[in-house]
Amino acid sequence: MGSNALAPLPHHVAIVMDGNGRWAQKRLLPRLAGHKKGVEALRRCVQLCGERGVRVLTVFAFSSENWRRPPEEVSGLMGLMLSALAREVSGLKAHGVRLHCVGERAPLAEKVRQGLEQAERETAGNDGLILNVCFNYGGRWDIAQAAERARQQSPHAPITEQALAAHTALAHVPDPDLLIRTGGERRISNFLLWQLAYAELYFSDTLWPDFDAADLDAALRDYAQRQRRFGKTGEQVTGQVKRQDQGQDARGAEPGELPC
Ligand SMILES: CC(C)=CCC/C(C)=C/CC/C(C)=C/COP(=O)(O)OP(=O)(O)O
Ligand SMILES: C=C(C)CCOP(=O)(O)OP(=O)(O)O
Ligand SMILES: [Mg+2]
Repeated sequence: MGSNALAPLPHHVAIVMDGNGRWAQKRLLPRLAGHKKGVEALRRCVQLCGERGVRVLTVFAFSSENWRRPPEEVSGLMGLMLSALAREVSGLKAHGVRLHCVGERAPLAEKVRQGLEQAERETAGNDGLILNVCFNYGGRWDIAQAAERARQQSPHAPITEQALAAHTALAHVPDPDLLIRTGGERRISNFLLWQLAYAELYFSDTLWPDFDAADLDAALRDYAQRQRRFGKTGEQVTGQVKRQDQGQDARGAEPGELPC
């Protein structure tokens, strides 16, 4: 297999869609114009991931900290979420995409909550790509709410890694294999703190509205070259790869699971 190969593919790709504001500012446009272009880039990326064979795509659309932005940008993003859901849901249905909105819902306006719930209901029967849109999401919120739910479910049981993981907001999917952040910054910004424990990290200087097939494929190619060791030695992993020739999984685990 040559160095251009996209295999092995990540089962689950997570993306911090950063750079919308700078994309707009470079064109002397309001920041919201960048977010609108960002919706188009997201539509393109969903389609590309489906075509490439990625099974789960998780995107960061609004962080717990983004409330600190100017009120007009916050309300613009809320309105954009609502209009994007209404406009995109038929396309998602047509492509078999199942949408999950992930994050703290209580602080959202009632109409936004209803929009999220309706889009989830309408795509619930789909069995293609799983699209998790993290909206009013923070990794610290996720860990805290998971611990609280674990405690409520079993007040006297210890909070183990397994018990906590079962209550995190992405418990319905394996952990991300690949995290892409666009826009040039090299940080996590409170995204998926629990779930990224063993993700491969990929940083792209492309601003999110410009993120296209070539950028995605570059990330997938880069991922395909990584050696994932999950704490083992390189020799152990290479040994497992040899056994794969005899029909076994290279890591001895499902994507996103720690091979214990
Ligand atoms: C709500 C919705 C439908 C989501 C899809 C559109 C989308 C891509 C939203 C991401 C919003 C966001 C805060 C991006 C970060 O770029 P930034 O504003 O931080 O850009 P900058 O770093 O260049 O300022
Ligand atoms: C992409 C989203 C939704 C949040 C992270 O980007 P930010 O632009 O908010 O991150 P920081 O620069 O503040 O770390
Ligand atoms: Mg930013």
